[in-house]
Amino acid sequence: MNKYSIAVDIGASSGRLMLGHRENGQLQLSELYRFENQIVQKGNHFCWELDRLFDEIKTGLKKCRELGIQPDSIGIDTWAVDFVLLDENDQPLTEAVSYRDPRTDGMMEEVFELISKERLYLETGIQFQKFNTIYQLYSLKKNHPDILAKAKSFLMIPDYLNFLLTGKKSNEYTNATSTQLVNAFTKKWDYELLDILGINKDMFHEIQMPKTILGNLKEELVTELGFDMNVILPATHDTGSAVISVPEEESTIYISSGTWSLMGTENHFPICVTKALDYNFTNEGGIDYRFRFLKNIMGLWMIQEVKRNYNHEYSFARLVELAEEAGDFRAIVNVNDDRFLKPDNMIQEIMNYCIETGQSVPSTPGEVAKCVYDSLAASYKETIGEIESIFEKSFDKINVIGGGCQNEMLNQLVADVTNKEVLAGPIEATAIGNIVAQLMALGEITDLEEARSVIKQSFEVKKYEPIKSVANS
Ligand SMILES: Nc1ncnc2c1ncn2[C@@H]1O[C@H](COP(=O)(O)OP(=O)(O)O)[C@@H](O)[C@H]1O
Ligand SMILES: C[C@H](O)[C@H](O)[C@@H](O)C(=O)COP(=O)(O)O
Ligand SMILES: [Mg+2]
Repeated sequence: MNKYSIAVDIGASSGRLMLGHRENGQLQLSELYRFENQIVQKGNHFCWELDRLFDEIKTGLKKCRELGIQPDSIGIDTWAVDFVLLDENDQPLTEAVSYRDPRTDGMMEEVFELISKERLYLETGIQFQKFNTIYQLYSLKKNHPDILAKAKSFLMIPDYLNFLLTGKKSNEYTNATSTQLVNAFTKKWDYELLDILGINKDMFHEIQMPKTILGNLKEELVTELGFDMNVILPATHDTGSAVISVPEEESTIYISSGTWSLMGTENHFPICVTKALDYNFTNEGGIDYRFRFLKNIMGLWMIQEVKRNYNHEYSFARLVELAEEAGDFRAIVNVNDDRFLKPDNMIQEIMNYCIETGQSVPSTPGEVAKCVYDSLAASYKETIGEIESIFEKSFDKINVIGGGCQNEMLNQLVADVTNKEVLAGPIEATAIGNIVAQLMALGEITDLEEARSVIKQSFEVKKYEPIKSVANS
């Protein structure tokens, strides 16, 4: 009897429940439910709507009953770094503040006064993003010590949603590594680092690996939904699940293309060399203790904000068409400049950058979109050069996965500017990686090698060969 697993994949812009099972050697995937995700202002902070997101998960699960499906398991993955602190009564002490909130401004530099950047990187192998959990917690310690003093449990976003499902508290490994508080070599919480920061180490839970069966649904949920099922830990960091869907090949690089563009390779060991530090690459934990050696690139967040600035008058597909029609307009911004992390108006910020750098200034939706896509492609090209310099080898393929792989113009642009073959797909790589981790836990798939083989046989991947040389971007 086939086992049916549900992946809950919640990225920064959208969430979806995907139903998957293995049949005739292939992975059959269907969408149960899709919903929007967004950051909202709550008081003085940018926050996530966790109560609404949990309600959306339950709405999606109720579709199973309508379809007469009895799923065997569920696994939740979301964006990284963000968390909830529970008090002694297991109640959240604050809203779930988003990594785009300015509360961490300046915190990284203050932490460096307690522990050097070099030592932090050597011990954790994690990139320096000002929104990392370590800086969020340090901001709380500095500005709201009373809140931190009451914290009895630290749960990252998927951990918290699992807690709402099962009543069990745990910290899953791949997402825990994104905190910059896990030692890359012991793969445990770095208690020495927590002591240096003066952060209560007792609130952290034992780190658990993907494929762990956490438990079953709480009784009240079984009553509400009409069924029970296993709650399994996939790689709960969405990018960790996405990378599972990429065939591990020595000569391939991936771009997990969604709100962020996460670009890198898969390794069996952390790479914490000076060049990796200088280029700000990270060694996030992967399934089976592998490592995701990657860099955060601002990603399609920029076009999401452009779309919002135009009051959603243009679809993503239409913005691509308008970019293609923008002809020879060309201006390149440094997409990784902090100014683009959460500007009041992305279009204005892009225009200001172009004015300040003496470039043509985009004025139409097509020119703005083309500037974003050309700039992302330029950043991808720069990043590949950095990776090849660190590995001292050439990579000949780029796997673009996630929602962004639907952007055929960008896929071709990346092939042209990098002069490498681009393989686009699967779109729902994150959900697929989530599901195969569950099927491995349930014994339906033996190991990661078999999982990747099944994925390769199940989903279309579109090829883009370099066609034209693009002006040096
Ligand atoms: N039809 C499309 N054409 C071009 N780009 C698209 C299309 N549909 C989605 N996208 C791109 O995919 C992105 C969302 O990718 P997704 O992986 O769902 O994001 P996340 O997981 O971060 O919420 C959008 O920001 C958009 O740029
Ligand atoms: C803030 C983190 O870097 C971010 O969550 C990133 O790791 C990630 O996973 C983004 O996933 P999206 O699906 O939101 O692009
Ligand atoms: Mg995503």
